[in-house]
Amino acid sequence: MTAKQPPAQHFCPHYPQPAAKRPSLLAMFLRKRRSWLDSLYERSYRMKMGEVHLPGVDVYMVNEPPLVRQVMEQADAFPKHAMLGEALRPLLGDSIFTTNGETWRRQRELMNPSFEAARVKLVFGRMRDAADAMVARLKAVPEGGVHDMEVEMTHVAADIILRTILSRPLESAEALQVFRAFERYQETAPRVMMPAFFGLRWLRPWGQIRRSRQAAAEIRALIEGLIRPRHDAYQAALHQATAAGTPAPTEEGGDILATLLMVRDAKTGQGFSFEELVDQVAMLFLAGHETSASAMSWALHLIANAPDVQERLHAEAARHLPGLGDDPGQLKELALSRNVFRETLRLFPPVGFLARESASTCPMRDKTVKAGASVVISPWLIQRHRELWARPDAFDPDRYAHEEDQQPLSTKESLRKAYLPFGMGPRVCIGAAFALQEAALVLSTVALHVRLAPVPGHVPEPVGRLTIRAENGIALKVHQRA
Ligand code: HEM
Repeated sequence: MTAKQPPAQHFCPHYPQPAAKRPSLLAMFLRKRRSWLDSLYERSYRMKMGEVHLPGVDVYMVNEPPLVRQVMEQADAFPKHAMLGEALRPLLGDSIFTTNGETWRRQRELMNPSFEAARVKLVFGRMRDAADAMVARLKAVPEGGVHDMEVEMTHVAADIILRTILSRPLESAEALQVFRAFERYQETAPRVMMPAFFGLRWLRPWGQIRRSRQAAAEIRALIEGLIRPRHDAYQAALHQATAAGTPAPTEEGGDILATLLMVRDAKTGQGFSFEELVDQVAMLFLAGHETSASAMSWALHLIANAPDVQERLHAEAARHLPGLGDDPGQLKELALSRNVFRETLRLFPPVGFLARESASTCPMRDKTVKAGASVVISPWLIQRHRELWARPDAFDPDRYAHEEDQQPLSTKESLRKAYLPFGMGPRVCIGAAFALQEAALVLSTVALHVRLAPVPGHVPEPVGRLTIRAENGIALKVHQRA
């Protein structure tokens, strides 16, 4: 008989310790202004549903799996919250991320072809170019030097999104300008959203709103400049083809913009207008790089603190990455890398809460949720819920390899009921396949070339802003591998 193995010790990353008791409304509001993670308390991680009644609005936090599904599946009954549109409209116009109803349905149909599996595979070569550029930057770090990997991951994610949408590397002058203006925008956007969410419109931070609008206008002008020549050239070619009775021409860019330029509504035959294209490209840049950058940064923090996982990741990358051509098919061999990313998205879901409004009065558990109430679904809380996950705060990528033997639920059950880093239902993330392909490539590439180690005394502090980021960055020591 073999001796019983002691339970493996897993790294538990730091996060704001929840208060023992629910804070007062004022304390909650003030803490939320810094980071909504600070306003959580012990019971938030155990309850099925919570409520806060503010002078301007009722807020319900929904954690119970069947209710979560109900809210997420019924996009018309629980549309996206108005505060999202309010804060993001100056930048994203009426893009797919914030619209509701028929407008959203039409946009989703027109966007879907750009993110079909085959299309995502086609842009793999561009992702690899960005990953190669990242390796060159990492190789330039002196042996054992400290490098902010959050900055590095933001750089590579922005580079990937610009190369795949617009065929521009981040180093090009216009792309760099877009990136810098986005940085300024991101600082202000959460502060603009919060008073609207709490129904406290009189508390609007006008200075921040002005700065946010200035940055948004600058980004849109830059994006317009990048899109205009290709849009006009394609429209002219289309016009000629229509006059000659020949099929619609192919836009040769080979990027996501090319698909967005060519796509037509099956019913009306209309494509995106120029204004709509600018909205969608601005949105894709924001939704597509900020989220991936957040998740890949946390993944590196986690593996740096779990050296055994990091070594196995290196071995896996050494086996499968060299010789990877333009076909991402081989990425399916990277099982550990996939599980590391899955576990990172559980512990640090970039979109930590999803805000909806109730379109009509409806019952939920023993409560009556009135029309106009805010309904919040938090992947952060649900994926660390004490009754839905075994060892909820531990980093254990291997839990997905033995899915059955966990308590209180098997991992399979937890995944089915309580895992939604990409959302759920009709508004599920359109870029999930893109993000998974990108993360497998980037994380394995990092693990192949360097070994990361924590910097003594530096503990990244998670803060909930547009995504979940580290307030003090993710500084890690970089050791070159031969
Ligand atoms: C790890 C990376 C990512 C995560 C965790 C993530 C997460 C999410 C989540 C949670 C939603 C749903 C929001 C809601 O229901 O309120 C969403 C929607 C969306 N995401 Fe992502 N995302 C990621 C990467 C991407 C990428 C790479 C793109 C595009 C290139 C993208 C484009 C979008 C779009 C367009 C929507 C709106 C879909 C709709 O409303 O129909 N995302 N994402």
